[in-house]
Amino acid sequence: MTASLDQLRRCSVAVDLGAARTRVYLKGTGIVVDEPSVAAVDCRSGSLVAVGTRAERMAGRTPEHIQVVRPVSGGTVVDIGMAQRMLRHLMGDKLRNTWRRKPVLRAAVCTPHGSEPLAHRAAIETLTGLGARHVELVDTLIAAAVGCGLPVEYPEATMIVVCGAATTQIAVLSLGSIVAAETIPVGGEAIDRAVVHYLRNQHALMLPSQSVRPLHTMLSTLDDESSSAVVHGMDAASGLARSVQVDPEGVRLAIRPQLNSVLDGIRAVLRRCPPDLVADLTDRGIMLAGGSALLPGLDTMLRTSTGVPVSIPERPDICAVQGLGAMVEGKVRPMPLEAIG
Ligand SMILES: Nc1ncnc2c1ncn2[C@@H]1O[C@H](COP(=O)(O)OP(=O)(O)OP(=O)(O)O)[C@@H](O)[C@H]1O
Repeated sequence: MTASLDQLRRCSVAVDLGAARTRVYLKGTGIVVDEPSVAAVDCRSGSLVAVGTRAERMAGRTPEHIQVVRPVSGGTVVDIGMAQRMLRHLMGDKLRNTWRRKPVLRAAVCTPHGSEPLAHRAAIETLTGLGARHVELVDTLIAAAVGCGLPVEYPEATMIVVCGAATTQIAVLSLGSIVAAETIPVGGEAIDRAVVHYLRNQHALMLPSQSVRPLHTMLSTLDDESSSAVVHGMDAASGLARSVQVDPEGVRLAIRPQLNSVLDGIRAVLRRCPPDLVADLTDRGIMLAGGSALLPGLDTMLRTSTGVPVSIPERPDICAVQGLGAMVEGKVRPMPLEAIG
């Protein structure tokens, strides 16, 4: 499914439409959009009220006639019209200027590994609706591996785990191709939901969704296992504001099933690889990409459970669009596999 490097070099825009965030790379400029994949719509008139960060801040705080929607779900565009309107607003003048300079606009788009042809069609239609004449699809796993600086074109194994919002995609690559891969329907959203459920069940506390990430960060700074953190939320019964002492170990146990699913996915991919490639990974280890790679403790847990080194790049969240950007800029050299006989 991944387009050739020649086709990608002719693209001037690279887009990663994620379940949580939308990122756009313009050739010769760099990343010009990195915003939540969210739009707020006035249901009475059908007009857009806000997109990106502004729309995300409105979630859970809108009057009845304003609806906050997510046109991308699990890395797949589920509402093409809304995705086009959101992208048009997020890109603003940058889209108009690119289109003016390039009458035959070519775009490259990341698609989740193993996604259905219908999902590919939706990504292509979203971009063609914005004026792209050609749309090239690139497997997210390959884009992210390139964006992390992994030497994917060499005849040795590299393992990439892209921990997104809706899914975690895992692959072993060698010679520029995917040798074995797995996509599991567990990402940052499922981990956040597990924390919200834990607080509701254990403490009868309703936690605003935006408070989950600060909670992870706060709990990760507690070095003493017996210490606890104060969390503010709404009492599930009375509806009044309330604060509770949360045991970090309880939260860690609550998200353990989700982290174990990621671990099972890694083991399943390794089982499908030839022994030579698995041996390569003993030194090279696993590269974690995607926003959820920043979840405190995930790298340590994977290192301990697999026994191989685990690395996280400086900006794991933007690896896929950076990799796609490197491809459209022509910075990725193919390994020449020429016939010698
Ligand atoms: N510092 C952090 N700590 C923990 N989780 C984080 C952090 N930063 C981002 N995340 C999580 O990362 C997820 C978003 O990651 P990313 O931007 O890679 O998603 P996406 O590409 O939109 O998703 P998908 O690949 O599933 O379509 C969210 O669930 C968010 O909660």
